[in-house]
Amino acid sequence: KQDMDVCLVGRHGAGKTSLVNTLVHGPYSFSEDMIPTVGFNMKAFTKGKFRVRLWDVGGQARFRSMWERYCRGVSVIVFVVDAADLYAIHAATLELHSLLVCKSLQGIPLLVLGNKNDLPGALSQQELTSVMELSSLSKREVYCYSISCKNHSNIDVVIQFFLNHPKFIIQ
Ligand SMILES: Nc1nc2c(ncn2[C@@H]2O[C@H](COP(=O)(O)OP(=O)(O)OP(=O)(O)O)[C@@H](O)[C@H]2O)c(=O)[nH]1
Ligand SMILES: [Mg+2]
Repeated sequence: KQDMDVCLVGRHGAGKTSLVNTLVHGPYSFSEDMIPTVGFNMKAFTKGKFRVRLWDVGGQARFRSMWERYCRGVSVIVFVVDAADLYAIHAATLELHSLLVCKSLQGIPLLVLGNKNDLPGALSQQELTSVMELSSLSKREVYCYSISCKNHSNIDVVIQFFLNHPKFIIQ
């Protein structure tokens, strides 16, 4: 198997661990009752010739300084937001932009996931792209999808994105 590393970051409660559970254990693993991640966890799933290692880093304030370290050298940075929480999206926007100025993360493809699209008022992919000023992030591939771990919506698209970006090669 060919190994690839993906790092999941974003604020607490956005749904990073829920996404990891969905990817690794399938759609029926969703739980409303989640324990916040302390530090980080790693889980992997295999698909075709790939073994995708998912580095799931805690989103509480005290863990955010660790994000950069875990994102270094990965194939894809996944930034998860709760698309129904406008306050959190504004805070996350600042955190995302300040993370990506790190020289060590230059050029690594970014996948922004607006999770919880099952909730009323959740921002669409277009709305998130605009509110989070994703078009201003240059010199890297930037994609944004609207997903739901709860309803298993667009999870297949996320998996396909990973498989299409097996290795980020520094130019
Ligand atoms: N409605 C809805 N709730 C979700 C979805 N995904 C996750 N949640 C809920 O959001 C809450 C937080 O989920 P977690 O996966 O623990 O969030 P996290 O990003 O890992 O949080 P930290 O580990 O603290 O950084 C839990 O109550 C989940 O059930 C979703 O797609 N829809
Ligand atoms: Mg977590």
